[in-house]
Amino acid sequence: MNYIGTRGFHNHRTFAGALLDGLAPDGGLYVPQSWPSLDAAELATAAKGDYGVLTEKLLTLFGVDVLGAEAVKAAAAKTKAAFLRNGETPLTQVEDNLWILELWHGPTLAFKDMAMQMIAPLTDAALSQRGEKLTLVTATSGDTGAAAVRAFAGSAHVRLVVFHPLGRVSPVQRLQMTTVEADNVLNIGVEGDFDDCQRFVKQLLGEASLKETGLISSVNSINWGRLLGQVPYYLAAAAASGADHPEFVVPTGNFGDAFAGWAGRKIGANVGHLHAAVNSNDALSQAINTGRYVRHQATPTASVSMDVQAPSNFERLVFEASGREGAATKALFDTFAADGDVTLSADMQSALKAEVSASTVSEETTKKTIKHAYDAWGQVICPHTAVAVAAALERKSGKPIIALSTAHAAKFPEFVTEALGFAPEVPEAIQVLYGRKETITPIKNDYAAALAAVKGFVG
Ligand SMILES: N[C@@H](CCOP(=O)(O)O)C(=O)O
Repeated sequence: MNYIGTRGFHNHRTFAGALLDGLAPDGGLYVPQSWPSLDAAELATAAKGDYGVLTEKLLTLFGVDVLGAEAVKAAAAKTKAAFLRNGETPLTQVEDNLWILELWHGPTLAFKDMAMQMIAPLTDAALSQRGEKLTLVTATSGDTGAAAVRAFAGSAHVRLVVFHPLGRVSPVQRLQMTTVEADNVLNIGVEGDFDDCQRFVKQLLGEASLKETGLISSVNSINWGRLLGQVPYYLAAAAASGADHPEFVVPTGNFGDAFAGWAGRKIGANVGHLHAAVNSNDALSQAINTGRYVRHQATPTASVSMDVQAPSNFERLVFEASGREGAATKALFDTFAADGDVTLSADMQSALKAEVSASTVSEETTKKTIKHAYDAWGQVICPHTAVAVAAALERKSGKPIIALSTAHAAKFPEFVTEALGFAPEVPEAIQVLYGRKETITPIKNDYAAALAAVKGFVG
């Protein structure tokens, strides 16, 4: 299994190459050269079994075994530890045909842990094969950065730079990143939004002067390795629900999680329709529903991690919906980068709609849904989860739906308290953060400043 790019890059990379590149050399995103498929019965059996074994099977299917069977096993064990709740698949049925999948039982209490815990040993294995060091540049609207810092702090082979939008992640998310004392981690606060941070990351990955200092990649979901770690839980959850091709409703920011579900469906697993639920930063749902993809500045919301207006993985979906046309995909995203406004062809729009649907959930509905989840089911959910649950309740008409719960409510205590009238219980992993010293390098919203900060760090 090798990888090609969404913008026409066809010099096949192995999984290790794609992992260490982050983005294809022409700025496209890596995708499998062709989608592997497994016998549906075989996939169903694997999905019902041990989560580690399921993950190993999927990683091998996507060519991760190029890093050796031991690395695959170690990575699968890490993701399994972040996934299980009391040793079980963390799926709760709250109503007939409605389940919530809790993906926040890992060390930073968000779904990003599953892939990040997995990608760290894989990165180590890839680097020791090549005997090189790596700089990882990563943008975050809160959860990715926290999970990346946790997974890579202290690594001997990796330097990690995390860009977050200043004042636009939750205080708990910020503390999870900035209180970690590790010489190999640099937290940069940008006077901008997440999309600015992600733009810097993409530009840095192509920066020739930086490549002279060594390998450079990213652990955002633009990196195929990151996204792959999010595929197994779709299969496991569908199997645990007992439903036939359940629909998944995914709270969506950078569209990586939803695309991971799409990938699960593509390989023939028991994964039904994919629905992306977004907050008022709804460029993605507007693109799919109206055919116009327009870049706006992100508006701060309670579901901060989804404050994304240029979702990177939309490019993977467009590539697939176009029939894997690299030139057409490149043209569309070049226009978007230049003008911030693209009108999709009618064919493209209907091809996208055949793959996923999307809807927007307001702040008011998000708050009401947090209250409803507690009153009706005794569930204390975070604002991101509430966006998904609201969309799921809207779509429910007798079909089985699994809504993804992406973070612990205590990462967003203010809004949850406003909604419920009491504060969510604070786990020990959060309590210990208060009072610790924070280190942040603030910069203006300026690429030259971002480059200078990274160069100053990597030397
Ligand atoms: N929601 C994210 C934004 C980055 O997403 P990623 O999946 O591409 O890493 C966050 O919490 O940082």
